Amino acid sequence: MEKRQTTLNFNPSPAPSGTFYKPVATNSSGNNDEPQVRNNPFATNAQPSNAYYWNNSKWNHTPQQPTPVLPAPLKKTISSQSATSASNSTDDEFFDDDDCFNSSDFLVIDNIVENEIKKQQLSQEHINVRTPGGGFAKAVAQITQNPVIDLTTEPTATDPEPALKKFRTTIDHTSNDNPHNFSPPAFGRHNREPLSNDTRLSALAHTGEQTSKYFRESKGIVLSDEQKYILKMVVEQRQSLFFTGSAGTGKSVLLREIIAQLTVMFSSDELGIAASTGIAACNIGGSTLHSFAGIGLGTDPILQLCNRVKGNRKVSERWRRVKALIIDEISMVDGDLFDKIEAVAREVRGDPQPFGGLQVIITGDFFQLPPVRDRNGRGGKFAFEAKTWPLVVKKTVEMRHVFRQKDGDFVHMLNELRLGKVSANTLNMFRSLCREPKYPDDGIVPTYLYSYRSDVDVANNRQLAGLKGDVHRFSAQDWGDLKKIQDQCLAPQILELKLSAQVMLLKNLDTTLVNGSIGTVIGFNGEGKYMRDTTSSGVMNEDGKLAEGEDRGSGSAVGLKEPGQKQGQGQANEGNPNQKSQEDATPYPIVKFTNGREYVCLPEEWRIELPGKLVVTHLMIVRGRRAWHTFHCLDHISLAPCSSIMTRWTNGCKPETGTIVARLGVVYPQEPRSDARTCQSRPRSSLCCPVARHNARRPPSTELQRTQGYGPSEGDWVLSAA
Ligand SMILES: Nc1ncnc2c1ncn2[C@@H]1O[C@H](COP(=O)(O)OP(=O)(O)OP(=O)(O)O)[C@@H](O)[C@H]1O
Repeated sequence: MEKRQTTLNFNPSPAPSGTFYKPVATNSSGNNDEPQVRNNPFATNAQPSNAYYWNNSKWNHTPQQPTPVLPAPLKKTISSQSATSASNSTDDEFFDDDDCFNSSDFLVIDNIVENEIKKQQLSQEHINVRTPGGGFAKAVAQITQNPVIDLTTEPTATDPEPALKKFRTTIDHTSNDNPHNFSPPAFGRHNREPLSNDTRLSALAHTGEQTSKYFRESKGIVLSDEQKYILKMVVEQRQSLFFTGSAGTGKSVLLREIIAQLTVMFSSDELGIAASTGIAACNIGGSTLHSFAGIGLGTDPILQLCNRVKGNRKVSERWRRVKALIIDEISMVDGDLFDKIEAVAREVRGDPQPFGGLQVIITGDFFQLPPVRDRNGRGGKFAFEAKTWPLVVKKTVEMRHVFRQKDGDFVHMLNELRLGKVSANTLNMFRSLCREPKYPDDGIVPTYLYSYRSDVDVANNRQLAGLKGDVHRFSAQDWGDLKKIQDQCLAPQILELKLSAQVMLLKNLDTTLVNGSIGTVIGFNGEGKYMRDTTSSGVMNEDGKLAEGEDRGSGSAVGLKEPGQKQGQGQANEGNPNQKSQEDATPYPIVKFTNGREYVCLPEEWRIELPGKLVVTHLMIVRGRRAWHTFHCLDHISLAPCSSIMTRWTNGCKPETGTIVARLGVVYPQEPRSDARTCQSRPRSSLCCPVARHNARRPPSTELQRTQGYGPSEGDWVLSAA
């Protein structure tokens, strides 16, 4: 049941003209009372008969706006405080002046048409977001033709009106809203409501254990005004928008509330939840954008991708049914991919509107991880550089209140780092904080970060050579295009381990052993420890007793000594005919993880999907990596355990994000399947789809991971910008 707010009486999506869209006449309903978006750059074929704009503190009505033919000049409307300074500057000067953007006043940019955007993209004069300090806000504001809405302005107790006007000016100016019906949010931090129990419950129903856990943890959190305001735009007004903000501004909290509330409105197949990476997707109970879109790697041309999706009944049905699509961690979504997915949506849904008429809710922070480039340095275009971004994203909202840090000075320092403009004061302050790091006594050596896998390998080999004891060698069994598998699989083809080697998991196994969990090899089964009880499928301790908490019925072979933990969690070996003999013959590593769990790492499977329709099954015996030194994507929760960060980010060289190599992967051996389609068509719960099982056992939320020692704890320093 779609609930478009009935009071909004506007043409929902004036269709743009040009390469992507057929011209569609706006206001075809003949209702002359409908307000149109003034100077909508994509309505160039339309003749808006009515338009409203904000001028002289009131709404003005302009009948028969002429259709813009040439790119209109940039025109900026800024709030009263900064109007004077802006009025004296040219457009370029204005954009060069960072202070204009850093002020708490919001900025409205008007009349940016597509050609102007392209021109600026080409000149790159003002759009330089790849280097810190380049001005993300500038880029977004310019590229999206929408204002970056700053919601931090609060009214004085005596006169709330100016702030309300600012909101109206900002919002109505660019949106399709009927200005007369727009009701701005209530101001004041005191004016908060707790998250409703109903929404928590619905979130639980929709996204399962993961989200419900999150909401349990989130008890007591009340949405701020800016969060409520965005929530309203999404849920009540059903707007397509992009909300962003620096680390800790509550994007995730808001996103989960949005999911919870949209879940009430939509059935599960009407709400698409996706993120750029698997871990981000897990955190919100969704799937990767690639997987949601059904486009494989998405490297094929658009036409092929459309055919591919249309040829897949399940995926095309999904596209047709979905009414709202959430995309998290947008900073890692490639711009070209964004265009392709948008085109697929339009084609499969048979609707010429952007994203086939879907409501698209996008969030992320472009200052965080960028899109991945391929080996040749191709790709890596930001999503906001996508041609269709301005068509899809009708509003950009920036959240500025940082919740994560209470100390205002510290927030200021972090913001300077984020922008790459560190003042002498901030530098001195950081220097004064230098101290010898203290680490928990868990036997884990802090991880060093390198940009290149080869450096990681050298460092890891050096560490391994320094350990005493025999080397245990684990080789993967691969089928299919071996070279491509080698290129794409995170786990190495050959893994060498010794006692005391430090390792990192490469897969989510259950709620407490997740992709990224670090541990130490404390033994190898078959060497007197954790002998396999072949009669009961359980795991025995040294003394021959079955480990506490074992569940004999699962058929798994895992040393799970933690009381209360169920045997078989995270295992992928049920029903594997070859498993038993392999397990009996191979001494698999027993890893003690930082959360105290001891785990026999059995073989695990990876499937690598290659371009085109080919799906190669990638099967390995224990595959993994050692983890003293890791090439690590600089994710915002992952740095605290590191004593030093040895970065070699060279100019123009982006880290290959997603390539987290220093992890232990576990695989199980299995006969190769010659027919990839067989694999695809098997039920999701079957052997060949470990991903499905992982989805069923969602990993803990970031918050939970933090509390359980996976990430930084309260008071730790957290860096958020790569
Ligand atoms: N309205 C709120 N009231 C109190 N605390 C909040 C609120 N919103 C978020 N928080 C807290 O602020 C912290 C950061 O929130 P959140 O993780 O949602 O930020 P984020 O913008 O997603 O950060 P990042 O970009 O690093 O992922 C969390 O501890 C969260 O519980």
